[in-house]
Amino acid sequence: MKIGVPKEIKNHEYRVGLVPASVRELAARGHDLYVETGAGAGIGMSDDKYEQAGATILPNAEAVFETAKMIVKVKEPQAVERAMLRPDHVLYTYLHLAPDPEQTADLVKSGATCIAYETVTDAKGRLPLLQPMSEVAGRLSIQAGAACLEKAKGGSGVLLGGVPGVQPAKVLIIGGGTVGFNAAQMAVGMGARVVILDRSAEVLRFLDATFGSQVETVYSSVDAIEKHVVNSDLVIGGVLIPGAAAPKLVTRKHLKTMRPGSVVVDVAIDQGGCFETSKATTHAEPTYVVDDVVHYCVANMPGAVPRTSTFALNNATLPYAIALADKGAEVAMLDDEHLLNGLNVYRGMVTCEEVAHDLGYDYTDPREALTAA
Ligand SMILES: NC(=O)C1=CN([C@@H]2O[C@H](COP(=O)(O)OP(=O)(O)OC[C@H]3O[C@@H](n4cnc5c(N)ncnc54)[C@H](O)[C@@H]3O)[C@@H](O)[C@H]2O)C=CC1
Ligand SMILES: CC(=O)C(=O)O
Ligand SMILES: [Mg+2]
Repeated sequence: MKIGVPKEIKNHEYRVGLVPASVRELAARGHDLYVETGAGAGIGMSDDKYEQAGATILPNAEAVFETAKMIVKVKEPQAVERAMLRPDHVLYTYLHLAPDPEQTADLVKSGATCIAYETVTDAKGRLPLLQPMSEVAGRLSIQAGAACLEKAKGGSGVLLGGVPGVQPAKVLIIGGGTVGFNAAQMAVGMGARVVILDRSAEVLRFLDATFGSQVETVYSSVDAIEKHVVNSDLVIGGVLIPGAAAPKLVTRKHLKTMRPGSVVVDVAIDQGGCFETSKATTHAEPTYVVDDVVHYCVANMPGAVPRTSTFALNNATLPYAIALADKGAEVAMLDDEHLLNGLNVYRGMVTCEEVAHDLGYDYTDPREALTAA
């Protein structure tokens, strides 16, 4: 298989689809690797390192898309990248289609096979290719939120951990999955008072057993959100309904009850966000203010720590990249229902039920789509 790795072009996105060690694994299996010059610069991996691993360096993204059949990326293809997709391309990357009608329309039009990292599943119903980036983003959310609480950044001037004799900040985490758990670890470590809301009894039980009295677990309801948002200094949004647009759990009315200078970090923004007032921001301009509340809504948070993130991402994505390359995408997916769950768009058909539902497309079962083709 000819496999291409373009340089990421989303704002301040320094991750890269494959690290040299992954290139080496794939090359050793007889695949041809094409890497855009400078693709690994953001993680300190030079073109030389990629060449030593067995890749051919190409001068630009056009050459990568032209030469390769399988494209391995990190972030959803931007408009100029989508224009280069062909029906014989296999695109393997994060897509987050439900809140993104323009991207979805372009992928449908391209005829390409589009596999989304974030909907690949595992035997326990988890999302193994989302998990490592959710770990990063969950941990970063507290760092980012703590910085936003500083006065010079528009915050209320509260230190998360407080100091002896002065109470710590209250951190409310909505969604106690991977993002929520990792945010809680950091917030507890910094000495904040932490409340976590979730709808899953199993998740609440796990958090309670893990953190004991260091966190308060609460069943998520409109009542609970209203009660806890009002006096929180920092609210983290980490809910997910896999594949679907995030539910808007915190409304503008709730927001108005918060103290001026309080902060919301909407990690779920890549699925549209769980605050009514959220809109995606970039690392270049990460925050904006609504009703005196600072909003941090960066859709590619792990891009801020690309070295950690790229290696963590490759650990999870490489086994599936190998299967796709070794067997061909169709056979690899027919052989593995969990990889098949990653198929969002195939030859113009929308094969992720939540995306089809949220954006008004006909839904085609992925197995039927593959076997009909
Ligand atoms: N902005 C960024 O850069 C990044 C964003 N993310 C996003 O963060 C979000 C969360 O991801 P994960 O933690 O991996 O998902 P997860 O599936 O591990 O956890 C989500 C949790 O939300 C809970 N939930 C669902 N509905 C709820 C409700 N109404 N109230 C309270 N809890 C509710 C679920 O029970 C689950 O425990 C996803 O949208 C993911 O794509 C992940 C990584 C980076
Ligand atoms: C999951 C995701 O959207 C990211 O890592 O950027
Ligand atoms: Mg994202």
